[in-house]
Amino acid sequence: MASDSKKTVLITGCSSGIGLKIAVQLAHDPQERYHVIATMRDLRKSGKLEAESGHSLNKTLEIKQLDVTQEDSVKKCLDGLPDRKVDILVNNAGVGQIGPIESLSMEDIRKVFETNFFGVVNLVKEVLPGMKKRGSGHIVVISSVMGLQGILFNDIYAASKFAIEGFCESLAVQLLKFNIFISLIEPGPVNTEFEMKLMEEVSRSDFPGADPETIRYFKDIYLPSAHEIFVTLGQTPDAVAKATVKVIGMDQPVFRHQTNILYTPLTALKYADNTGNLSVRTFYNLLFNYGSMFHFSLNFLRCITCKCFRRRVMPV
Ligand SMILES: NC(=O)C1=CN([C@@H]2O[C@H](COP(=O)(O)OP(=O)(O)OC[C@H]3O[C@@H](n4cnc5c(N)ncnc54)[C@H](OP(=O)(O)O)[C@@H]3O)[C@@H](O)[C@H]2O)C=CC1
Ligand SMILES: CC1=C(/C=C/C(C)=C/C=C/C(C)=C/C=O)C(C)(C)CCC1
Repeated sequence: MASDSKKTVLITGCSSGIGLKIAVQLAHDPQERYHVIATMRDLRKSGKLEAESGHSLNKTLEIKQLDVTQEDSVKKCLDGLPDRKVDILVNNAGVGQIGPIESLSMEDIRKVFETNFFGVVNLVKEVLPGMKKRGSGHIVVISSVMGLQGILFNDIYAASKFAIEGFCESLAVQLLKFNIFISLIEPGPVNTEFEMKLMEEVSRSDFPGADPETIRYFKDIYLPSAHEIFVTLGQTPDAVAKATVKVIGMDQPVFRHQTNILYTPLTALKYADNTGNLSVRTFYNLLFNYGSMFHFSLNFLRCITCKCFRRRVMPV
């Protein structure tokens, strides 16, 4: 049970990946600062979290049902908490989507927004009244580098993350008046079930409505390059969870945090040229013109941002 000295943290999407790791790390906090409500939409998938939470299960971590797209499910979960009290909300639940938009149904496109955007809005609306009354709170959103920089064939997913960034950026200013903080965590590629789920969907589709040239760009050029990005730059969910837990522990939490310094030069391009041409053309060239340079570019990125290089240019 939650004791008064502990902060109650509600996390969405804890059946796998980043959400599961955040739940476990917070529940195992050496200073025992947190009581974790780890939620998932399908409780039949709780086995992995139960196994990883070990001795903290039903002590500093409880598992509850919550589907972010279902208002009833969100309300029921919150109504089950003492005084509906949530000190820290971690919006982690999310779905990806890739492919030529001509071949995606409007129903599937809307589903991405239902989870990644309206799901967060749903939770935030429910916890805000309590946070405002208590004059404290922290809302964390697992956004993405794609909330800052679009990537071809991720049009809808990137739009859903841009939408949540705009929502949070607007709300954060008002909420400071109530001593409530918002933090956007912006990972690059992370090696979770996320990529595998996308590849499964791709393998089931024959891309109805898309022309052969677009399908070729997607299958023969985008997919292998994107996979390579996951292999070379991908982080572990544990690393992203660790960065998130650090932000949760801050007295004055930062508004934005990119977890992958190897990816940061790519998100910086649009701020270096406000016509937007630098970022659009760089991504175009990386993918379509400098195919053979692509591996070199990845290694170059690693080189300019890795610790050994930093030590050489900024000796301590
Ligand atoms: N992996 C990556 O490369 C990156 C991921 N992210 C973001 O990180 C977050 C976590 O993804 P990640 O751990 O990688 O992927 P996973 O697929 O491993 O985890 C996604 C989680 O979200 C849950 N979920 C999906 N829909 C709902 C819903 N309607 N209600 C409640 N839970 C739901 C899934 O549950 P279920 O098992 O039932 O499907 C699962 O627990 C997402 O928001 C994603 O956009 C950001 C940057 C990069
Ligand atoms: C960087 C880069 C690429 C791919 C990036 C990818 C695939 C990023 C994935 C990010 C994820 C999965 C975020 C999740 O929220 C391309 C277009 C292959 C080529 C140009 C450089």
